[in-house]
Amino acid sequence: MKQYLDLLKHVYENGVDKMDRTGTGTRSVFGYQMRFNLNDGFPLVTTKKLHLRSIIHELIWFLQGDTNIKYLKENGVSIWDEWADENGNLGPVYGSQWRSWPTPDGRHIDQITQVMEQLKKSPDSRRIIVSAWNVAEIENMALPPCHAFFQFYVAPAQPEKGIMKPQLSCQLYQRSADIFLGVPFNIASYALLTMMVAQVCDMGVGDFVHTLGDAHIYSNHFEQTELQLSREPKPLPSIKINPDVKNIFDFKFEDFELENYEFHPHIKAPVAV
Ligand SMILES: Nc1nc(=O)c2c([nH]1)NC[C@@H]1CN(c3ccc(C(=O)N[C@@H](CCC(=O)O)C(=O)O)cc3)CN21
Ligand SMILES: O=c1ccn([C@H]2C[C@H](O)[C@@H](COP(=O)(O)O)O2)c(=O)[nH]1
Repeated sequence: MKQYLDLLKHVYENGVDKMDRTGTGTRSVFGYQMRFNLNDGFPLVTTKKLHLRSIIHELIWFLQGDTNIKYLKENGVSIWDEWADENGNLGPVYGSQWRSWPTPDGRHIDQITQVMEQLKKSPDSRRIIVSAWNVAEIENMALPPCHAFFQFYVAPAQPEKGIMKPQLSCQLYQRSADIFLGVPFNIASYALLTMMVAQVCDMGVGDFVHTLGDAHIYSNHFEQTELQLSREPKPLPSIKINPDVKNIFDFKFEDFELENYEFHPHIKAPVAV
């Protein structure tokens, strides 16, 4: 995960110190891009142990259109606890916008279903997009979306080069990026989503391109950052996905198996609320 360590080092060494909404203080840069070829292995940070469990459950939860933390709690995932109300609700966050974006005339648009249809019927389209940034509903969300907008791209098969299937790439625009805690989750989550969509569309995978707006390290993550930068990255793991799943909404936790994950010990860090 050289790309991630380069980002961490770049912001730590060149970022500007700035106050933020949570009152913690950050060091940040504006505008940064990483690229992960998903054929090189699964981009899971190795310089600290990451809980892929939480990441998989969160992604399944988004895809079900769920915005209440009950499912996450039942599966031992606590990453959204701080933002939920007394009933576990987060307002119309990711799941709601992905699966049921409300239109002015009272309908609801399932952006994920539309994207799956576009990929099958018009893979050359330049409009294969999901947006969570619903301006009219932001005030009702517990937190405005950070991973706000993503687009898919299909490169045709190139049999002469031994590439027998079209290759699916995905680019995400993330407006605000907590580099130490959130970004390793976001990379793994979108890499996995790209692999799942590719499987269902009978495609191979290309790149996950991760574009960041305000890319910051919280000031109470500086010590953890130094520790992480002192560690040597290990080879990337891989993920086996149950090949029988042919519908993007049918994936279950048990359909994923992480293989050959070598990692350094976990590094604890407080989350800024
Ligand atoms: N400040 C901040 N950073 C974030 O990354 C973030 C938010 N807020 N708010 C909404 C979601 C929640 N996310 C989170 C929240 C907590 C962890 C976290 O504490 N991670 C720990 C352990 C996670 C676990 O239990 O699996 C870690 O070491 O990665 C990660 C992502 C990502 N988002
Ligand atoms: O998936 C996520 C969700 C959230 N974050 C981080 C980025 C910021 O540190 C906070 C959100 O605060 P804002 O003031 O709304 O920007 O959460 C993330 O990195 N990844």
